[in-house]
Amino acid sequence: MLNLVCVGACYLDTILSVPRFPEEDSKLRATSLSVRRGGNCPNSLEVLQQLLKAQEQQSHKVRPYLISCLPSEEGPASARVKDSFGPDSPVDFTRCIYREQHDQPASSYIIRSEATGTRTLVNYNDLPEMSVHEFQAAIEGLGRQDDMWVHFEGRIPETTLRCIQYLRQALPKASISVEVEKPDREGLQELAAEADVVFYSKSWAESNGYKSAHECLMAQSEVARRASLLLCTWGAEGAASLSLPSKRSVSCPALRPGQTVRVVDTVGAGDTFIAGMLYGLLCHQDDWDADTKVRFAVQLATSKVQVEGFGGVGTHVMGDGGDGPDQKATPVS
Ligand SMILES: Nc1ncnc2c1ncn2[C@@H]1O[C@H](COP(=O)(O)OP(=O)(O)OP(=O)(O)O)[C@@H](O)[C@H]1O
Ligand SMILES: OC[C@H]1O[C@](O)(CO)[C@@H](O)[C@@H]1O
Repeated sequence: MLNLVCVGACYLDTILSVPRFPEEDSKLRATSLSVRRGGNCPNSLEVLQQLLKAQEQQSHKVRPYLISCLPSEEGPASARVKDSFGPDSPVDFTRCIYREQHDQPASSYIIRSEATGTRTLVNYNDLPEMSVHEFQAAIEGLGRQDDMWVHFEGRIPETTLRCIQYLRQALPKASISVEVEKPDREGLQELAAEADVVFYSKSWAESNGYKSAHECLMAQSEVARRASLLLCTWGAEGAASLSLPSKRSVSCPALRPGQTVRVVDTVGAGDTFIAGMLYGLLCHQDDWDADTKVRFAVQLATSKVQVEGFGGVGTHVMGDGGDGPDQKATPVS
């Protein structure tokens, strides 16, 4: 059994679809409004649970856990988070951290432009963040007998760094992945330096001056010195990976040549990519090479942007037997 522990925030997403992104101080009528549970790790876990269910017979069993700060345990907001995963979810929420003085979840207000497919987010989160101590208590007993993979959203870098240092010392066999996502968050590279697998976002890469996913990964390989795999998504252009120390690089387009898709909802596309990669890394460790894992994750994320929310995303991609993706990944020299 392998325990996959995902550490990150939960949000309530209020998503307004608009024909085009509004001008400042203007009025614009939205074409639709939807409210759903969000958050990077919860989104990834929602997709991952579909993949795990589709592969229930697999020999390599994965038990997924969410560690997230939530409002009061008995309140409706926390119940809504759990309910959003469905009645037979394999995700274990018993390690979540409850803030009893709070009854509201963290919130994101998102403007989704139909003209460009972009999603612009404004967040509000007044739930006190997880401390290192709380993290240590939350993972108590998890990595002793079973293998463990811990994925961090990389929220408060100082705290996350100390959590990683604790894991390295207390559970040296645990694998650690980290997301380097928010452009304005200082200290993320220090996390990358300690992780085994690093996920970079396009917005972080661009804000650091990189012009492509490949350029970002090549430069970051000098920083992420412990890592065996670096990944960077690049919106409609797909994603790239860099295996280390071999420096084998692969680029996988989101679409086949000539293929067009109707982009409906890009909120959580990156989280879906991470779900696909974690699935490949955990469940197809030996029978999929790095190229196949990246292709699968890109295919999964590209199918996600064509539907509202995450319902059926994993099942759709696994529908033909789940024996891997059909897109080509190109080695980059
Ligand atoms: N316009 C698009 N057309 C096709 N596929 C897309 C498009 N946008 C995103 N994708 C798919 O989603 C993956 C991740 O996209 P992107 O880099 O935009 O994520 P992100 O901005 O980090 O998402 P989020 O932060 O909302 O989770 C891409 O690698 C690609 O497979
Ligand atoms: O930053 C948090 C926000 O990002 C998302 O997880 C999408 O990646 C949203 O669901 C959430 O509101």
